Amino acid sequence: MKKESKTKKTTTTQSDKTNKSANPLFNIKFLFLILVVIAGIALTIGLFSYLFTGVEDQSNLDALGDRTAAVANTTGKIGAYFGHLLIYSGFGVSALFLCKILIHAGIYGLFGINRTRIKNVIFWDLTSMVLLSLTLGFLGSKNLILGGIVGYEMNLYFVDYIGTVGTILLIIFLVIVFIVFRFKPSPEKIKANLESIKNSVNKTIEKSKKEITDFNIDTPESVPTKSPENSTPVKEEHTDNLEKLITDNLIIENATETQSQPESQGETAPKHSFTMDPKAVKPTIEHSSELSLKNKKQEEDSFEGMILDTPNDNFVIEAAKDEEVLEENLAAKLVQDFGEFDPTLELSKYQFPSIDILKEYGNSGITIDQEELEENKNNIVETLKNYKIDIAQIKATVGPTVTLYEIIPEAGVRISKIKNLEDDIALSLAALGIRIIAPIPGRGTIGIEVPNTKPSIVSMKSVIASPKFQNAEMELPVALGKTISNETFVVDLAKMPHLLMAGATGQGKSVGLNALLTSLLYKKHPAEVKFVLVDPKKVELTLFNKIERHYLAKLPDSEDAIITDNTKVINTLNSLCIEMDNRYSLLKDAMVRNIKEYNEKFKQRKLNPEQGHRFLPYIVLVIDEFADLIMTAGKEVETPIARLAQLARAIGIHLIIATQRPSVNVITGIIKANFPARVAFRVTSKIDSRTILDGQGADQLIGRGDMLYTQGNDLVRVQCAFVDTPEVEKLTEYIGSQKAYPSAYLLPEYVGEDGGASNLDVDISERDALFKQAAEVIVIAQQGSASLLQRKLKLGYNRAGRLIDQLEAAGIVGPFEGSKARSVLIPDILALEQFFRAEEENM
Ligand SMILES: Nc1ncnc2c1ncn2[C@@H]1O[C@H](COP(=O)(O)OP(=O)(O)OP(=O)(O)O)[C@@H](O)[C@H]1O
Repeated sequence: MKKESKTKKTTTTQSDKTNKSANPLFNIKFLFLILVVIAGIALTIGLFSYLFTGVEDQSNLDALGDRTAAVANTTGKIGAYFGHLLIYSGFGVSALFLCKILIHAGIYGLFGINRTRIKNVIFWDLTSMVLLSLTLGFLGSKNLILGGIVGYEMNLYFVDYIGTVGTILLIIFLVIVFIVFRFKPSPEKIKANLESIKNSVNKTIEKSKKEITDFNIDTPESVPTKSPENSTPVKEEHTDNLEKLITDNLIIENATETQSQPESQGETAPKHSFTMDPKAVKPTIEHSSELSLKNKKQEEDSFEGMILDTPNDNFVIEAAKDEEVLEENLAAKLVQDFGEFDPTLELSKYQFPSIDILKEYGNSGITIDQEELEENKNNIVETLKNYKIDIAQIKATVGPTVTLYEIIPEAGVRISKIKNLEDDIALSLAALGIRIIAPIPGRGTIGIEVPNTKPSIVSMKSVIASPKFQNAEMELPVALGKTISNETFVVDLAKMPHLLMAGATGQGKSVGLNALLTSLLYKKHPAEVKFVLVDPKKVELTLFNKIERHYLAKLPDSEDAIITDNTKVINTLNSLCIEMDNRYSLLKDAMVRNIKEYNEKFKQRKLNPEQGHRFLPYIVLVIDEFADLIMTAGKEVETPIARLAQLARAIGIHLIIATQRPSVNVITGIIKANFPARVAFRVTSKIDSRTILDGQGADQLIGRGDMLYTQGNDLVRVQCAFVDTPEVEKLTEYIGSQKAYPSAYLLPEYVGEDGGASNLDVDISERDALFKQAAEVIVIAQQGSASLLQRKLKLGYNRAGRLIDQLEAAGIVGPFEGSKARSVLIPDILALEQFFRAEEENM
C-alpha cells in the first residue's frame, strides 16, 4: 500500500515536471523577461516622479538605510535613489530612454523577436540618450535635471576646447549624423513622405468640401414648400454658412445645426441623398453641381490612379490597383533583408590575377634618339623644300614604334600637294611604313608618321597597370595598347559592339586577341563574362582551356569548350541565337532595354528567379580565322553571325572576328555593316586595307603589332600590347587553379535540322532519353508547356519542344492551343505508370 502511494507520488512529480517544461510560463527566461518589463515600468514611474520630487528628496538620499526617513517619490527610496543616480548624476531627462530599453527589450524577448533587433533598439536608444543629454545639457545648463551631470560636463568640456559656437556646430553635426544613420533618409523617401502628407491634406480638404456640398444639396430639398420669395434669403444664408465653413474649417454638425429650422418646416429628406426633384432644388443645384465639378477636378488632380465619375451627379470613386509599387516595395524589403543580389557570391573567394604574372619587356619607357629625330626632321624639311613647300613649324611626338612629325605649312600651301609626296618622303627617309595624315582631324596640322629605328615593345603589364585601364568605368574594358603619344588605349567592347580584326599572317592578330582576352580576365569576375572561343588553327586559344569552368561557355553535349571543328561552329552560333532570343524575352518581361538595366534590376531583386529570371553574364564570341570558317561552312555560318551582329548588342553578346584575308567574299557587306569597330594590322595590299578600313593606311603599317583602330570615324594608330604565350599560360593556370563552377556556362541546346524529329509519329524506340522524366514533370504539374520542361530538366528550347511533340504523339498531352499551355491528358502519376506498363505490354 505504502509502495503504491510512493509510486503515485513519483508519477505526480514527474508529470508535474513535464507540465512545467511544457508550459512556457514555467520558463525561467520568461519570468526574467517579465521581471525586466516590470522593472522598466517601475523605473519609468520612479524617474517621472523624480522629475517633480527630486529636489525635495535630494536631502534624504543619505538616509536610504533609515526606514523612518520619508521621501516624496512615488516609488519610494529606491525610486528616489535611481532618479538621482540616472537623472541628476547621469543623463538628465534622457535617462528615460533606459526605461524604454528595458520595456522594449523585455517585450521583444517575450515575443521571441530576434536578438539583432533587440541589439538595434538598445544601440539606438543609448545613442539617443547620450545625444539628447548633450543637447539638453547645452540648452539648459542651469537646470541639471535636463541634461544631467553627464550632459553638463560634456558641454563644459567641449566649450573649453571649441567654444560655444563650436559646441553648437558640433551638436548640429552630431544630430545630422544621427538622423542620417538612424533614419537613412533618401531624397525618394523624403519626397514620398511629403507626397503622402500632401495627399492626406488634400483628402481632408476634399472631404470637408464634399460634406459642404452634401449639406448644400440636402437643404433645399428639405424646404420644397417654401415660397419663391423665401428661397433667396435661404440661399444667402446657406452661402454664408458655406463660406463660414470653408474659412473656419468647421465640420458638418455645425452646419446641420443652422439647418434645423428650415428642415422642420418641410418634409425631411434623407441626408446625403442625390436623388431629388430638380425643380425644387433648382436655385442651389447649379451651385452644387458647380462645386461637385470643381471637386471632381481637384480630386483628379490630387489623387493619382483614382477614377472619378459623376454621371447624374453620382460620385463614383474607384482606386486603381498599383501592383508595380507593391513589387517595388517587396524588392526594397528583400534588398533590405538580404542586401543586393551578388552574382559573384558562388565564387566569392575568387582572386583576380596579380599584375606580376605578366612580364616586363625591356625598359618600360620610350627611348628617344635625339640624333634620329634631328635627322628625320631635316630630311622632311629638305624634301618638302625641294618641292617648294615651306614649313612654318614642326613638332615631333615620339611613340613606342612610330614618331609623329606634325608640320604647319606656310600659308598658301595646298594640303593635297603634301599628301602626294608620301612616296618621296619615304624615299628620302629610307623608311618603310610612312603614313601622312593630312590634316590631322581637330588639330589643324599635317602629320607624318615615321617608324622608329628601334621600336620599343609595349608590354601587356604596362597597359594593365595603367590608371586609365584600372580606373576604366566600362562594361567590358579592353586595353589594346598605346597610342602614338604613348597613352594607354582603352576601349569598351560593349560599346563597339562587335570587333572585326584583320591583318596578314604574322602581323600580330593572335597577340591582339590574347591582349583582348587578357584585359577582360583582369577586369571581370567569372560570373560577369563568358567566352565562346572558336579556334580552327587549334593552337592559338587552347591555353584558355584551363579556365573552362570559370570563363568559358559551351554547348551542353560538347566535350571541349573551345571549338576547333568548323562543322560544330554552326551549332554554337545557332545556340547563341537561341540564347539571344531567350534573353530578349527576359528583357521584354523585365521591361528594360538592355542587359545593363536588366542586371541592375535583377541585382535589386526586382526580378523573380522563379519566373526564369537570372543574372546575365556578357558573352564574348571570339572567332579566329574567320576566312577559314566561311570557306568550310559558307552561308550557314553567315546567317547566324549576321543575326547576332545585328541584334545581340543590347543583350550582351559581343563578337570578335579575326581574319587573315579581309577579302570581300569573307567580310561581306552585311557583316561589315554590323561591325563598325575594326582593327587592322598590316595587310599586303591597298585593296585589303580598303576592305577592312574603307580607306588606305593598313598597308603602310610596319607589322609586329602596329595597328589602326577605327570605330566608324577617326583612325587611331596604336601599338598593340604584347602578351606572350608563357604569360597567358601562367595567367590561365592561376585562374584555373582556383575554385570553379561545376561546369562551363551552358548555352541552350541546339539540334540541327537533321537531328530533330519533327513529325508526330515518333517511334517509341526513337524517343528522347528524357521522355519518361518529361512525362512525369508534365503530369505532376498538369501543364503541357515546353518552357516548364526547359526549366525543370534544364534543357534547350529545341529539345524541350521535341519532347512535347513526342508527348503529344504518345497521347500524354493534347494538341497545340496557341498561347495557352497544352492540356494534359493523363490525370496523375499512377495513371501515367499504368500507361507506360500498357505500352510495354503492347510492344
Ligand atoms: N604587339 C606586338 N609587339 C611586339 N611584337 C609582336 C606584337 N604582336 C606580334 N608580334 C610579333 O609578331 C609575331 C607574330 O604574331 P602573331 O602570332 O600574333 O601573328 P598572327 O597575325 O596571328 O599570325 P598568323 O595569322 O600567322 O597566326 C609574334 O610572335 C611576335 O614576335
